[in-house]
Amino acid sequence: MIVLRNISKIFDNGKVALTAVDNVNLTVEQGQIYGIIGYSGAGKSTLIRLLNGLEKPSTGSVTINGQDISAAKGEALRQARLKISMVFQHFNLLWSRTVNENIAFSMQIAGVPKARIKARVAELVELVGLKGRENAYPSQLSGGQKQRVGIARALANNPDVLLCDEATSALDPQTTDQILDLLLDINRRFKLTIVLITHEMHVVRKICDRVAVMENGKVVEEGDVLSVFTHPQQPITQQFVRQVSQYAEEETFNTELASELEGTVIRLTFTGHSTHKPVVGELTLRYGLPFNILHGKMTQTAHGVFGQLWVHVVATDEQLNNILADLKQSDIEGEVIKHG
Ligand SMILES: Nc1ncnc2c1ncn2[C@@H]1O[C@H](COP(=O)(O)OP(=O)(O)OP(=O)(O)O)[C@@H](O)[C@H]1O
Repeated sequence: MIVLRNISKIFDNGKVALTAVDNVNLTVEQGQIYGIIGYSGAGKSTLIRLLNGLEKPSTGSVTINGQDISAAKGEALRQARLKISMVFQHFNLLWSRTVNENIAFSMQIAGVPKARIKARVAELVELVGLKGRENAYPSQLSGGQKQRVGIARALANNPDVLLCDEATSALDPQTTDQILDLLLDINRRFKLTIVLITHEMHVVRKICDRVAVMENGKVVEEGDVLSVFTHPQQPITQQFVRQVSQYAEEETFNTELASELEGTVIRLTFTGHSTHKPVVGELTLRYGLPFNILHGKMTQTAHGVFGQLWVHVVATDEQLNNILADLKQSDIEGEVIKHG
């Protein structure tokens, strides 16, 4: 478990003091994939450097599995940092070393015996899908393959925490998805805690369990991914949610069309298990009313689907109240957009 308590980082060059991280409190549970999203300058890189002990906080503490990283020094800090690995946006590979040698490097530094290194490298090459490319140099690899080496190298010393600093930002969309699938697979298989920083909501949607939104050094919103996607509170979070194209279609729903229709327009919001229910069919059967689907969209996350449907129905007030009560009972939010 990672606990950040009242963490601030102020860079002070004697003339100007800049608060890069401003009183952040976060808890990342063991085995979670935790996303930190924000635009450039929000303080994400500084926060991740505080997590791996590269920066000391101006105030507050960072505790990883009970150890206070922010207070650790010397050998204790070095040992703690062996258990916190990092994957970088630009891979940071050694260009004069092969795939195998890059993966072996951190184990050599840690003093792991040669035979153990050989076996572990072979295991990691297999895990990240680089079999057959063991003797290639980074310049002979695609971006996705380079990041696979970066991930294998980061896993070499069996870390407790994997930090990903914009790990997919230099990759095309298809390769991004493959690398995200690999990270999700590693997380699920080894229950490895992953903290990733990104400016792309697609990354959060695809693999994260929880997300924190950063703006001007502060965490302005935090929660599980499904709730943040379905009920983004802050304008910046709403902007990020709109980045994910399927969900952005909300704006294409023609509200004028709704005002021209007689009757009621209801927006249904589904999350997780409620998306599997044949709710419109059930309501049609129960009330004998034809429900007309006006618009709909579904988005997949690591925790299932969430989505919204706009339906039109001509119903009495009493029927409408009953319909809304039925929806609530099925864990579906029903919001009346227009009535009468
Ligand atoms: N070593 C430093 N000295 C002074 N200011 C710094 C230092 N590191 C970061 N900053 C400042 O802190 C603020 C947050 O920067 P940070 O790099 O953490 O943001 P970010 O969200 O990671 O953005 P980016 O994705 O562009 O790196 C910025 O205003 C930056 O200029």
